[in-house]
Amino acid sequence: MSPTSPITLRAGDSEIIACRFGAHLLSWRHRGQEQLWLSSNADLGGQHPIRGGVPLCFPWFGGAKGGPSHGFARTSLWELTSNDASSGRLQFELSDSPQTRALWPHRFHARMEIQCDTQGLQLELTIENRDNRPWSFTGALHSYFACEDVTQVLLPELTSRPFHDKLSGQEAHFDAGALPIPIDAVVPGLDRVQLDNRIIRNQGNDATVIWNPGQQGAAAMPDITPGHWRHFLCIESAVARSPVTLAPGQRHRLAQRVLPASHEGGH
Ligand SMILES: O=P(O)(O)OC[C@H]1O[C@@H](O)[C@H](O)[C@@H](O)[C@@H]1O
Repeated sequence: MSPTSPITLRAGDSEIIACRFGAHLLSWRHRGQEQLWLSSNADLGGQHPIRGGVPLCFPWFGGAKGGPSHGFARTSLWELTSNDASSGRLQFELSDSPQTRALWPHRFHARMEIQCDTQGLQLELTIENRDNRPWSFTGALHSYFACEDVTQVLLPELTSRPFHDKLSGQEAHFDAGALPIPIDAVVPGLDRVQLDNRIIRNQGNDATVIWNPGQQGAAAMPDITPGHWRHFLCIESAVARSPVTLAPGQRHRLAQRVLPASHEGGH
């Protein structure tokens, strides 16, 4: 079995496909319709990050001097510890190893739970400090959501909201109307966003990161097929503003729930 061999689970009207490399969710079909975007040019060789689906960023979000972008969780081989069709749940676990300690000198345990049911999708990344002194981390559930044309996407919750614009390095505010593309926005808080007919709820995050590289940015990324940048928007449940510090034995849970709008019940 290769690190990226697909693990498929069906529950109710959902189907998920994941792999042990990165505990990466590659596909989520709800009522027959794909909800995530996976690049047709994604590198599935089990060595490099996979473009699309839901990469996990840990123990840091973004770049780090001398370390891989977005940490090592997305390029580590996780253990599959539960695959339960009756509950629609996959669980993967990862602990520190000589390789991880060479990049980040701390003992940890991470558990990724991916659950689909008739209502939608639940993603939960639980990080535990297994060291004898405190340490800090940042991270994200870096979900790539499929959309028809990102230049036409409207996210009403963003109107007038402040954000940190990573592209300009400035603080800014969103206008009403279509998103500015390219976009690399760290939006404080924001625990609910509606994208088309999906409600995305984030928990345990200090920001929601919204990212699409646009035409020029995507042209520099060999794992994005020309023109395909239009078909996704990353909406990430992230610890991206201030690190979370965990005392020995302490845990933090970073989550994202995605529900078709009809399931949310009145919101
Ligand atoms: O190409 P990567 O390492 O997967 O990162 C993609 C993007 O991920 C986003 O979360 C970051 O905010 C961007 O700055 C980054 O470019």
